[in-house]
Amino acid sequence: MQELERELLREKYPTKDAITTEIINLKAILNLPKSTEAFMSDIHGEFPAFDHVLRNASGNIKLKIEELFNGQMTPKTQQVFAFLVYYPTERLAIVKQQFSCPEDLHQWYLDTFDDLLKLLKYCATKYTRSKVRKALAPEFVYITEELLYGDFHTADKHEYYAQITDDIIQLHSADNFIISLCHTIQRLVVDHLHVVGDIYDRGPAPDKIMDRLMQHHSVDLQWGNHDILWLGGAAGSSLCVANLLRICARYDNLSIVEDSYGINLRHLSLLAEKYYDDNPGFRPKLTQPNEQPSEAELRQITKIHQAIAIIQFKLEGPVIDRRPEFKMQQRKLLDKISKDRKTITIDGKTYPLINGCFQTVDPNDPYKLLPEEQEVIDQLTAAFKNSEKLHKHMDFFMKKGSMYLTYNNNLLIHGCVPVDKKGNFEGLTLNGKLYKGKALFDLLERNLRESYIDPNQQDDLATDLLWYLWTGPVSPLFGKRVMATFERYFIADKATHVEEMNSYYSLRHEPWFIEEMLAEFGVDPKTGHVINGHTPVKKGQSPILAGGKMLVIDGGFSKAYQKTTGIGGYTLLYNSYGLQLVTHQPFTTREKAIADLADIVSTKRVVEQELARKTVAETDIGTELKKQVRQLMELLADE
Ligand SMILES: O=P(O)(O)OC[C@H]1O[C@](O)(COP(=O)(O)O)[C@@H](O)[C@@H]1O
Ligand SMILES: [Mn+2]
Repeated sequence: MQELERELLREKYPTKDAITTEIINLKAILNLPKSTEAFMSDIHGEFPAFDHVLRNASGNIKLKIEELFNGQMTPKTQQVFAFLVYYPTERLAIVKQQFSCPEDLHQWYLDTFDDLLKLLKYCATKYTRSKVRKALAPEFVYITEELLYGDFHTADKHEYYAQITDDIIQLHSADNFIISLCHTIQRLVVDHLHVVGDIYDRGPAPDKIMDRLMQHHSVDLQWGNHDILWLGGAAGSSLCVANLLRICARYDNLSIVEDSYGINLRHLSLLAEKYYDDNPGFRPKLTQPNEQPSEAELRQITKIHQAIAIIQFKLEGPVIDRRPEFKMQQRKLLDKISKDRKTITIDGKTYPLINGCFQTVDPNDPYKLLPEEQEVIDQLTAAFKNSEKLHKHMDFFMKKGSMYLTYNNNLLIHGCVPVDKKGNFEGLTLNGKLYKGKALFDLLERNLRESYIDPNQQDDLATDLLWYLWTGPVSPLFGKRVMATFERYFIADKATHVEEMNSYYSLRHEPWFIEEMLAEFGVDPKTGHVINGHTPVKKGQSPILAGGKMLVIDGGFSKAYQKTTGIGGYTLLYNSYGLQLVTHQPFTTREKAIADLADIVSTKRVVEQELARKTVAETDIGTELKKQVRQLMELLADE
């Protein structure tokens, strides 16, 4: 132990008694069961579904209620009780209407306090009292602790507790007390949340997901390719801005930009109005249950969609030219269009163009933006750099996020580790140096952080690498050779739409490959797992690969992908008993879920079961605590 560390410890634990107490305390924590981690990915703006899964703790609250109240509550009563725990405010409003007589309501309150306290006690057994205290609403800490840890068996005490509960009701605090207990239960059941990328795009409310995550007690995030567009936008990349606006238009989500982040789209809309018409290839996709834009709105979005797509394709040219090391020359397509704008010739093959909208493209200088286009994209990029709310969200993303994470012997990455057919790491050569495997991730993360700190630099390598992360052939977050956006808009021949996946996606079925990958990132190859998002697990495919070493958890929170996956999403849970995969059914709306008491959890599959229950001692935090115990022992020896 360093001298400075020793000094600090001595200050914190000045006496022998203080040291001994702390050692006992830490050792006791080491023996507690490992707390529950939950993993989700690819939420894609679907806030209500995400919020529901947080509230029901991926089905875990229901399970605890069953374990505790089977035989005492009917399944129906359990379901009603569970929904009170998930949505206390809404359910209280409904339940209270059922009582016309105040005495009946009073009795309901007493019974509900009792049930909630039993449930809370059950959920709190894994934790120290101090941790439970921190999870309680400050105004109810004292009362809750009295009721939670009190001795109800002696007659004197009985009176005392009865007085407390009566007072809560008489003083009109019953509702708030119930709400506070429910939130504490939600919070304790899942101790830590990992979001393995793609919070943004396709769905309507990524901003609400970010707000919710910012209030979460314990979370980490791995960046997904879609998140990079928004981080890139805040970091001053106009290509990222153009891409994310194109996707927002494509999914009728421009209100996120305008209403949530306060970025004005008037100039873009005027430009679109001036140059573009209706176009079937650019009509937005509608995915939400109550989404019904008017015909005029649909036309306006269709025009904006074309305007920003063309700006995007034009912006790509100069970046590809100034970064030959990205090896993306073949992605320059505007210069392959015929003079009459009717066909395009790619690799010697000529295709007719469909849904063309190249009226602002000068055949002699196809990547040149019109002055109006330049003005619009400059103004938009400035607006992204300056949006206060976007920065609040992106600051949080930077603070809690990373390209990958190793946590309790698992490796979490959104996309892939790029490899060739044989499984050798593929890399990016910059300034004569090859970066591959873990070093590629570290390089990209360093540059991302650099670019984010300095949004005024817009043409530098760090900013260009942000766009590379979105679509580059060796980007670990993208994982495909090309993004065939142009072809999918303008060429009918489906063969041109194919986006060849990196060999990683076939190799990740092989245990030897996963072991090599884990070793590269410093995780024990024999016992570790890779947790992956990004590729929706299609109907009939398994999310559990390589003999359980590789878990793919993109189950389709995104409404746009639920036809492909056939389900509404996955959550992976890792508790003291092992790993379990929870399948969620598609979520409709919050109102419907509350009214129908619809839980959306369908099945739970054990992925791996621990032989002996895992304790805190076997976790990363445990390693840290053991180090503290050793240091305190040293201090004690000095006494
Ligand atoms: O579903 P859409 O809107 O057509 O988008 C498809 C595009 O999204 C991508 O799949 C990338 O997004 P994901 O990370 O969600 O897969 C591209 O490879 C593809 O071109
Ligand atoms: Mn993705």
